[in-house]
Amino acid sequence: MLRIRDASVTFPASDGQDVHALDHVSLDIAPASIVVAVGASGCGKSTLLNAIAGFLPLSEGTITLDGQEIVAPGGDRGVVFQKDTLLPWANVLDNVALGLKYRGVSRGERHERSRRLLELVGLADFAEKPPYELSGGMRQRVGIARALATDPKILLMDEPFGALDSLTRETMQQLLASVWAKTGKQILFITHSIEEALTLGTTIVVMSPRPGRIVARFDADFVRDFAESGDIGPIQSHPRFIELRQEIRSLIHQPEGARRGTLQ
Ligand SMILES: Nc1ncnc2c1ncn2[C@@H]1O[C@H](COP(=O)(O)OP(=O)(O)OP(=O)(O)O)[C@@H](O)[C@H]1O
Repeated sequence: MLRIRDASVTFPASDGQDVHALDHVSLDIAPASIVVAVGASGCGKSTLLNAIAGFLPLSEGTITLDGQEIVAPGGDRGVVFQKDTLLPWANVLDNVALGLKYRGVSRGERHERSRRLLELVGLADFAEKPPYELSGGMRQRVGIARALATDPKILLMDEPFGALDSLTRETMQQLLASVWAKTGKQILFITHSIEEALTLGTTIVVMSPRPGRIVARFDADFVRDFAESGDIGPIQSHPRFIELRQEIRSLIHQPEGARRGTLQ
């Protein structure tokens, strides 16, 4: 279980007006859940993810993973960013195996594990290819396999499909739903897209900026059907999906004053 308690992050600004990127955020991410944070630009989504990853210290509050306080990056958290961070000179297999190499896992074992993960993300035939021969969607698949290689407790995904065209994005959403169903990983997923949030989240948290806060939470279950059927059409036309989409949209577009006190 990942527990975030009263987490605040303040960045000092050159004009003396500190930026409250996160303001007393509390959130639990339970095993096998997908928590999706959605909100307008600047509401602190990446700050939250970076703090969980251990890239950024909190100004106040705590984050613990299975009782251990997070103070630095670690192999118990796998991270995927919008822009892939693959090494151009290493082939796909070695890119996936990178984290295992740093942890001293033998060559034979890291290659075996990495091949299994490439199979999971549908890239078994591309193990020996250099990254520049892959499409954007394929590169993100490699990124997901790499993030899973150390068998992390939680996967942290910062707009991983944000730069992909809409068809590839849908395929990647399908892939993630099926990886989640097969591995049962807990996932924190960040997006600007309300549709993506509802399609993938078991919990959706809506964030607002200045200061960065969670203003509403919703439980959803569409991802289970999606993982099973792979068909996004019936899910996105479900009356409950449409209703929640409208509710979240109006929360995100509400003026700041009117938003106060909407937490559910
Ligand atoms: N290193 C930093 N120094 C100063 N201010 C920062 C820093 N990082 C983020 N901020 C500010 O903190 C606020 C939250 O930023 P953050 O990147 O977490 O938002 P976000 O919701 O992820 O935005 P986006 O959706 O555009 O990626 C913004 O006002 C941003 O300008």
